[in-house]
Amino acid sequence: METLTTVPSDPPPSTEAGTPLVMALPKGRILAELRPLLAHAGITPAVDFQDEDSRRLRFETNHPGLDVVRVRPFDVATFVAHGAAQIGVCGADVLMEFDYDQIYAPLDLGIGRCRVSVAEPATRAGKDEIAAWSRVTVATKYPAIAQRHFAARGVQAEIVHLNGAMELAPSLGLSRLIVDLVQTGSTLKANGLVETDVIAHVTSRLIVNRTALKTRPEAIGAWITRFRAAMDDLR
Ligand SMILES: Nc1ncnc2c1ncn2[C@@H]1O[C@H](COP(=O)(O)OP(=O)(O)OP(=O)(O)O)[C@@H](O)[C@H]1O
Ligand SMILES: O=P(O)(O)OC[C@H]1O[C@H](OP(=O)(O)OP(=O)(O)O)[C@H](O)[C@@H]1O
Repeated sequence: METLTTVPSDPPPSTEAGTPLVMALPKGRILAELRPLLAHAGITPAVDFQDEDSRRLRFETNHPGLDVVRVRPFDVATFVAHGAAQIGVCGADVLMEFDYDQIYAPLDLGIGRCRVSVAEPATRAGKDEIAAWSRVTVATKYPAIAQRHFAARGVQAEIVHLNGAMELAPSLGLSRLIVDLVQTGSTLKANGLVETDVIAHVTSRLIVNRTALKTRPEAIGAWITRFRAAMDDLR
């Protein structure tokens, strides 16, 4: 299966003036942290947006020119890169993984703070010099980030692609290492792993589609300004 990271240049109809802008927001933990920012930016989505059990995915807001859609965190970048949504909020981890050339990330929102790290079983930590190996198995949901990280050290990463519970992989013989998000470190600790290398520090970003920014600069620019002001308000 081919994954498009260079997206077609034709703007979809939703980037044309006159239709509401669509803002893609991630379900889950970022959305919880984002709520005060949305409120300070003056965005009030329809009532059932707050209900994560609601089966609706697209919601009107108090602004006739803005709708919000609630999608999986990894999919926010894909919706925005393809112009299906013109604005979004997304972790830098996801942006690094996909490296979409159609996404511009003008604002660091300072939420969703964590890091992408390499970890290994505490019992084996410090015993081997990974840079001396030619290949290593790595369980992760970030195959591109992991591959780039190890390739830069001359090591070929053989990726075991998981969508969660990476921490189980070393003890069950699925991989030697994992690459995953770490915040407090408690998940690693609870699973007998230690962080050995920080690949990148992560926060969430306001992202926009580059073509939409060219075709609707006032509307999108106004939302960037509002989010910046909302961050200043909350400081
Ligand atoms: N422990 C954490 N602390 C802070 N931020 C985190 C943490 N884990 C993830 N994040 C940030 O939140 C984003 C979404 O993570 P979350 O765990 O809510 O989604 P997910 O498990 O990838 O979603 P799903 O599998 O349901 O699609 C990540 O891309 C990252 O930027
Ligand atoms: O360092 P910590 O504070 O323990 O946080 C790290 C954990 O948070 C994320 O998982 P999440 O809780 O989102 O669950 P998931 O595996 O379903 O994505 C991440 O994948 C780690 O497992």
